[in-house]
Amino acid sequence: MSLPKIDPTTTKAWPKLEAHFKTTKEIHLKDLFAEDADRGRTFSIQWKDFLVDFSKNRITTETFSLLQELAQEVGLQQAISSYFKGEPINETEGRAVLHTALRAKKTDRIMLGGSNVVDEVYAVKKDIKSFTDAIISGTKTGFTGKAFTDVVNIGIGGSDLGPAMVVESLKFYKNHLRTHFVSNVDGDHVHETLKELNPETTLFVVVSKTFTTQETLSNATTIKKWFLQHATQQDIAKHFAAVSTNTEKIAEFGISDSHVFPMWDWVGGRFSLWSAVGLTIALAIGFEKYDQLLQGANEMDTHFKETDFSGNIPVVLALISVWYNNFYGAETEAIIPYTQYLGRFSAYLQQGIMESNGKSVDRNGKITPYQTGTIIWGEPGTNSQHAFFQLIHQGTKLIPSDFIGFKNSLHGDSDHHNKLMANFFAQTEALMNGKTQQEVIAEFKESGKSEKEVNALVPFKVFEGNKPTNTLLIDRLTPKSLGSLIALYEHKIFVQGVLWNIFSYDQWGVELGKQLAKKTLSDIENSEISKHDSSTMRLLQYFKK
Ligand SMILES: O=P(O)(O)OC[C@H]1O[C@](O)(CO)[C@@H](O)[C@@H]1O
Repeated sequence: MSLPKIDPTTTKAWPKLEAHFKTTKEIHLKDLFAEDADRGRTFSIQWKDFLVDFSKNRITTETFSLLQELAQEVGLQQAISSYFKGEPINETEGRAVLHTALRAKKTDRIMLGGSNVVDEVYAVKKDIKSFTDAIISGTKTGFTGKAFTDVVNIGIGGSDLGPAMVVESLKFYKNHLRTHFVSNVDGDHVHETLKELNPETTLFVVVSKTFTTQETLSNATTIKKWFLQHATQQDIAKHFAAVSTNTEKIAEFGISDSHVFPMWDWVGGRFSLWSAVGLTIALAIGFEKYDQLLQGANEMDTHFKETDFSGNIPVVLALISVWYNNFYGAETEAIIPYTQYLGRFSAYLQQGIMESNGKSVDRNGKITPYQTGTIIWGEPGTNSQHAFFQLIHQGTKLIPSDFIGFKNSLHGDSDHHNKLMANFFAQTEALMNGKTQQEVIAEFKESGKSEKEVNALVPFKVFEGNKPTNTLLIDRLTPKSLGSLIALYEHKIFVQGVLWNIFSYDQWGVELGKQLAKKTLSDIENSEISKHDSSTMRLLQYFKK
């Protein structure tokens, strides 16, 4: 069965939401809190070591129930079941979307084409374990018999962002292996990285689902050439590993069979860190902790699959996001983690969210008459407070934001952690409450300013407030809680795709640029330049001169 194909604007809930929006759009969050003394509890979900508070949103109980009605009407329940069963919901590519199978329990059965994919997943996991154990312990060595000290992940997009984000996020749990990520086709990236490496003790992991991606193959080839300046062709077998669905191309590159880790076409690139694409993660933190990451994701999968919409974290966050995107006209969402470890989290989510839901054609092949994918951005707090928060507080744009914080730090320095978390709580409160004219005047009067001075400054010091936020307060940053957090956003992406009636698992938009780059490369490398518009032509001629 495929996904339902229901235009959300044709549901009964949609016009009700539109009417409801007209009557409630001026409501201030402060008033909503004044009306319900227990609002913080009413609109929050406690699940395992997560407390998700969504009370600081411009929603009433009626908004919340209408949004859930919308989810029912577009067939979300059926869609969730199709997703987990491995039905070919990636219709434009004729594939299942089964990253959830990668973190399934060993005893689970998920049948695809007559075989249980969980068995295949566990067979590869076994290979990942023995390979990573041998590299970490030093039993597997480089061509001069020395233990490995460095690992370089060569990949781009989903073959880079997921592993890079997780390795950075779990830096606290890292072992002695130094990890590097080479992704950009810009030679600066690979050549700068090579400067730091010793060929005798470096392992290269080439990650590419298709094994045809220009960036990855160029970087892998440059690295191979560099390696061969120090070693022989035979030594490649010891120093290179590959992760791909394209075993033929891997063989052409010269990587030994015992260092090849397969993945499957039912795993999308941006959802692939749970597969062998996460090899560098397993190398960096060890297989056991890598497996805990998968367990955390599996727990979130169960929560998502089995919980009613009203208490279902990914569903609730997706519905709230649709409320702002489609009714308030908010275009962007900020993700603000209050830990430096999650410094790459929003960059990772940019691919997950924007490559998945950046679509303007619905599942019936028609242009969507409504907005879809949100623009995602963000940086860790408190740095972001001193960078772009001004615009969130007092700018003209509505920017719903997710604040992600941890009850316990990993460093144990309570002075730092208390200060950090004080900012974390204070910001969402300030964004919600703002500061009224009366409050500003009272403050000025207390500081002894003259009436003239006060009148001149008051407008600039007033904060409207009413800025929506979600707060995700998690016990501690561990491999497991990170796994749950990532899976939460993966499912939010899925729910939004269902609500918007779009296909979230293809990425045709990226292909055009890739094709044109090939043609343009031949224009650069050959004497003749093919046909272009006058701007591109002039730029190419100028570049070649
Ligand atoms: O793993 P591959 O096949 O090299 O692809 C890399 C990335 O390129 C894309 O196809 C497009 O950016 C992503 O979806 C994917 O993660």
